[in-house]
Amino acid sequence: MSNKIIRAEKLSKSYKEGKGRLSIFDAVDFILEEGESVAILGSSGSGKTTLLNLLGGLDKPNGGNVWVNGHDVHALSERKKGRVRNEYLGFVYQFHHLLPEFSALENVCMPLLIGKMPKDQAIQKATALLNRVGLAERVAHKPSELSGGERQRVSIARALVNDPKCVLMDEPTGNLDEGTADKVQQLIMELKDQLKTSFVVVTHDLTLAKKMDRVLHLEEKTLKDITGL
Ligand SMILES: Nc1ncnc2c1ncn2[C@@H]1O[C@H](COP(=O)(O)OP(=O)(O)OP(=O)(O)O)[C@@H](O)[C@H]1O
Repeated sequence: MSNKIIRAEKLSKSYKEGKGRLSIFDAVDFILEEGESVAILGSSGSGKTTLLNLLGGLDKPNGGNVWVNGHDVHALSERKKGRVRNEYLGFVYQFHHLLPEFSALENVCMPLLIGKMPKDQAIQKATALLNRVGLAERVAHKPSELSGGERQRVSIARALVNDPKCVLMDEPTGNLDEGTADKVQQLIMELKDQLKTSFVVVTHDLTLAKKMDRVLHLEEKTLKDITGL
């Protein structure tokens, strides 16, 4: 039987604008199966980041529901929602969001320590993952001592360290030069092929999008499947 990692039904989101409301999207449905990868494309301002934040439980919809591995996330208390996020999801952002005062290793260890893993085990696991993303020589570097591509590799390692069911990526290559973006893209594809993790990738990068199992386009307030176009 198929296992739906994320299921969203009739999602709508609007923001207050003057006396009225600005509707971003309306009645959006979305399903992500275990192991599946999906790209979300759309013009600037179409609502891609907003949608990703709703799917990841980081922002609340005005209508509709999101289930993450069967948990109705927006019905949960903030504490339980945090637990569901930490257990099932990993996040990668355009601007890495690494903690500046901590080393690469400490940044990757953080989700494990929050999940109460003993420190020596956390270090072992985070080190193995940093090796896997090609950063064995950089574990002690702080984010400011890493290149843009290296910082994004650390973010990817941090997102994967809890063995999430799904990684949500918002423009993972958006802030990188072409050559570095290609290398990070290659890493994402390797991980996609090797792991059972699902991926949702918001991107403007058509090459990256086309490598995903499905390509969705956010337009006119709805999601259209444009896989293969
Ligand atoms: N907190 C907010 N309050 C009001 N409007 C907002 C807020 N956050 C986003 N918006 C508006 O919602 C729309 C969608 O924003 P969003 O960041 O989701 O777009 P996007 O498709 O990810 O854009 P880009 O590709 O440029 O990153 C934009 O018009 C934006 O101005």
